[in-house]
Amino acid sequence: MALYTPQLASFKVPAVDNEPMKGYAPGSPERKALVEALTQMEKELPFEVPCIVNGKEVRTGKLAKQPMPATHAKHLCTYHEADEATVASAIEGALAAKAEWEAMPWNDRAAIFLKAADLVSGKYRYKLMAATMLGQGKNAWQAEIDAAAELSDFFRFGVKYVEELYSQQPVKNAPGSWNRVEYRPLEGFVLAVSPFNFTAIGGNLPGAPALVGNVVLWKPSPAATYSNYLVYQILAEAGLPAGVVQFVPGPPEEVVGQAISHPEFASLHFTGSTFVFKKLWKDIAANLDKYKGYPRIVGETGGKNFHLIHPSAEIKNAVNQSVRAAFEYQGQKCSALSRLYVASSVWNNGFKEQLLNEVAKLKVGPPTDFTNFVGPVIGRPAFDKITSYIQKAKDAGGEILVGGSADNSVGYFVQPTVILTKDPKSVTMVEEIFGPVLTVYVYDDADYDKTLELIDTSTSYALTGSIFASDRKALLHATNRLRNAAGNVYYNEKCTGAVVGQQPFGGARASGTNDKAGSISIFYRFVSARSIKENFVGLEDYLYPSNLA
Ligand SMILES: NC(=O)c1ccc[n+]([C@@H]2O[C@H](COP(=O)([O-])OP(=O)(O)OC[C@H]3O[C@@H](n4cnc5c(N)ncnc54)[C@H](O)[C@@H]3O)[C@@H](O)[C@H]2O)c1
Ligand SMILES: N[C@@H](CCC=O)C(=O)O
Repeated sequence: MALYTPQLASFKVPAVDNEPMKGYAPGSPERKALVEALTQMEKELPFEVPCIVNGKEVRTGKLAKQPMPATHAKHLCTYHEADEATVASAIEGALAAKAEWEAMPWNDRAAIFLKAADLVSGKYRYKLMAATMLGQGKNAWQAEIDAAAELSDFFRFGVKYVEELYSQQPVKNAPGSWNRVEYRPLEGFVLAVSPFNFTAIGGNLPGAPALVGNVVLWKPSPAATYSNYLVYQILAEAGLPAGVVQFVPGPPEEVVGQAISHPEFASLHFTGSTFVFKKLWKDIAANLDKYKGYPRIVGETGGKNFHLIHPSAEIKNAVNQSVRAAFEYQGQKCSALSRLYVASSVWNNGFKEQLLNEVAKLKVGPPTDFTNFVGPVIGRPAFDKITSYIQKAKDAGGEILVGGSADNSVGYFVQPTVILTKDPKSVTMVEEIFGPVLTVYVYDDADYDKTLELIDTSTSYALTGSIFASDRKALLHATNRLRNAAGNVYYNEKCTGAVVGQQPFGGARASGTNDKAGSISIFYRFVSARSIKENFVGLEDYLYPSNLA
């Protein structure tokens, strides 16, 4: 018989805080360290990335490349794509690792993730950032907020939230009894399918379910393979047992299709486009009879995020926030601003001029030149898609106020573009572009209510939005009218940049299941609670008083 694990104290996890962000100003030690990491990585690339199954490297020989979006001349890594046999053994290995992982005391699971957070923000900070800059095209600041800060925040706050979750216990006990709830991991395995645009999301999609005791098959995005591989290595160095997370890059449809056809498939943890998520949901539904239970489907998807500028808005702030929201990371954040509704009095009294001046000044180029604000878009399909949307906007009568050009001779660069439209339902006001393209619709000051209606009903998405107003009544009115138009709403602040522990993140409608990454809510999706009632006093008689004569 197995020994019990001694539980000799009720431990408290250390207090957590957001990772302080470094500035990377010229001459700063962090800039020096990051430049060194970039130089080293550029010297050593291309890397070879295997699949990792049961803690062991698997080289299938089926090779694919992760390009570098700023330069066609090089690629960051060559990776081994998981084939059918590799995926099958990854699932089998994960299921074999499950019993021991779920039996590991919570404090030890927590310690692994706290250590991983420290490795991310310490020992591997600059390496992870360099991989994110070279592979995903982020500039230093964008890499800092993603690969250093958000990823370590996900791990640290995750531990705090799971401690809180586990402490949620029934509030009543009848005399002579004790009620408890235990938060079991799901039966089977979780499939994590992550996007290219955040290294942190890559880490959080397998990390969150694993923290509550699940085993996970992780299929990273082909365009983020190397940074995600480093995240896997960090988790392993922190002590994550072999098999708990299986790293299986590979052809998306095959790897994912095989995983969701498996009878032990228990959950999909997805972040990516709405189109792919809907397809996977339908595929899972079609497989329903194969599964042991009802799979938990968690997906955060696309957005068509808005800024609403009321006549009472403070112009300089609204312009600067809009520039950051639309063009940081080339507009490749699910939360990026892409439709801007401006009151005509504001537009004509300085907003237009300031916006166009600022956008025209944005410096575009490779992230290794720290003075560039805007870098490359992720790859050829993105480049083609974004430029085709600019063309569609022109064809529909949109006026290009600034930008509009693109150059893919060296890397995939699209100039920050502002389009003015007279049609609030034109294609670039409605569909997700995922690039540095902002469409502006100028409304009559008197049409504030009509504009709220437009914002709410023009698109199928509901991820983020911001209201700029100093008139409190206008702010409140918009908040109420737009209650379902965004899962994250901001006042006088840009619609991007949600921080773990501060703004739980996610949207509804076509933007996802709104399970709020970076909050306690997400962890409920990966546990299946069991209620336990223990009786301390015996029953003397089975009859109830009402049965007595
Ligand atoms: N709401 C959020 O929190 C959030 C965060 C980040 C990104 N996003 C969204 O993600 C999208 C950008 O990321 P992306 O380009 O990596 O998204 P994507 O949908 O192309 O890919 C996401 C993941 O799905 C996989 N995939 C693609 N096609 C597949 C298929 N047919 N079958 C199975 N798997 C498949 C990809 O390989 C990748 O791992 C945007 O729509 C953006 O809004 C949303
Ligand atoms: N945390 C990010 C969202 C990630 C989406 O790509 C933000 O709010 O900017």
